[in-house]
Amino acid sequence: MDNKQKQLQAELLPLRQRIDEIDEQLLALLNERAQVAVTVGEVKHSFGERDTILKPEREAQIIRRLQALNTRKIFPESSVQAVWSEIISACRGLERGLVVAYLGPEGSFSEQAALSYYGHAIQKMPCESFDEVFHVVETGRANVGMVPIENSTEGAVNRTQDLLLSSTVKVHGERTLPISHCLLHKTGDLSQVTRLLGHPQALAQCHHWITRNYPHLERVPAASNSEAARLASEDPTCVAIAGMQAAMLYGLTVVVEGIQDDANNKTRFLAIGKIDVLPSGNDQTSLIFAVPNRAGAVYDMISPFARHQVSMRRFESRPARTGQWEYYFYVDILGHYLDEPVAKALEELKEQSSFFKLLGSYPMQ
Ligand SMILES: O=C(O)C(=O)C[C@]1(C(=O)O)C=C[C@@H](O)C=C1
Repeated sequence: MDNKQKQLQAELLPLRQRIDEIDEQLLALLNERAQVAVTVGEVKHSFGERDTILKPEREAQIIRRLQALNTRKIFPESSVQAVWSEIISACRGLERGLVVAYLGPEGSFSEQAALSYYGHAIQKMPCESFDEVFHVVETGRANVGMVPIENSTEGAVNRTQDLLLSSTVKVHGERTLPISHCLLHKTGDLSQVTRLLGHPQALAQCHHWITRNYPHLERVPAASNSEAARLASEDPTCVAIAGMQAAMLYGLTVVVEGIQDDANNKTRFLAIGKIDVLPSGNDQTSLIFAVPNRAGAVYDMISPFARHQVSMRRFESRPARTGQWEYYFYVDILGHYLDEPVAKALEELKEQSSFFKLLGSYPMQ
């Protein structure tokens, strides 16, 4: 070690000792917190609340309160969310393990969304389709699930919308993830490649890039991006579109990074389950309704929102498949269904609609 190195080490030593002391205090406090969480679980259990360990409203309130308290902001606001999500996840896991279903295999964007929302102290249940995710949540094999609902480039995820309509599950949260796609190959030598694998959503999100750069490759839809990556790891005649996570997991070479047509490509995911969420103070409500087939019906339907000053965040339609040009409308509004203006607007809308389904109220991300 030269002199400069020795000086550096001498200056770092007390700072590192201080970090060690702080970490010890943090660890002791985390253990204390975990102990309290175990007691919370026992109290819930004694009240017969065994299946309702997850309280999204309480988790949102904890994180928002800490973000507001963090006025010094030396520790970044986004890290407060990331760190406390994991702390809460670990404590929740001590109360009761949470089985989380999502479209797999491992390495999918849905898995990333699930880990970001529920934290890492979960039991993962990767599924082969969105239908399976809904099915395992409905039948109780999984406690909760995470499904994509809309993408900033491609719009609504139709299958998820249809399943929300037909299933009994409710929505208890949301998570938006930036989606960056990569072109992946087993070795990086593309001389034998003839096919490009990807989930239809990913193929669509990268459509122009593929047309510009690899117009001759056959585009083959895969069940998921991570499944495309898995297949490409076994077949050098294929390239796959998937995320960096899948590339690492399946040992693939990243040929090009960030090939999505929109640099700000994002996907919004919904957390689904059987949980009723209480108001957290900053919530939104998702619902589906249909209107009778007559002039002005849609206008009449949404006028209660204007009357009660309820803001609409999202409005999508989906054919009702009656052959009559009828539609289901998927709407997100600000507020909780127990908030008075929202409750009144929903009551009026319900009276006039030919179909009405409340998917749930849940904290805004
Ligand atoms: O407050 C509760 O109900 C808890 O179970 C504790 C706790 C936490 O660790 O803070 C854990 C899980 C819940 O989703 C919310 C909060």
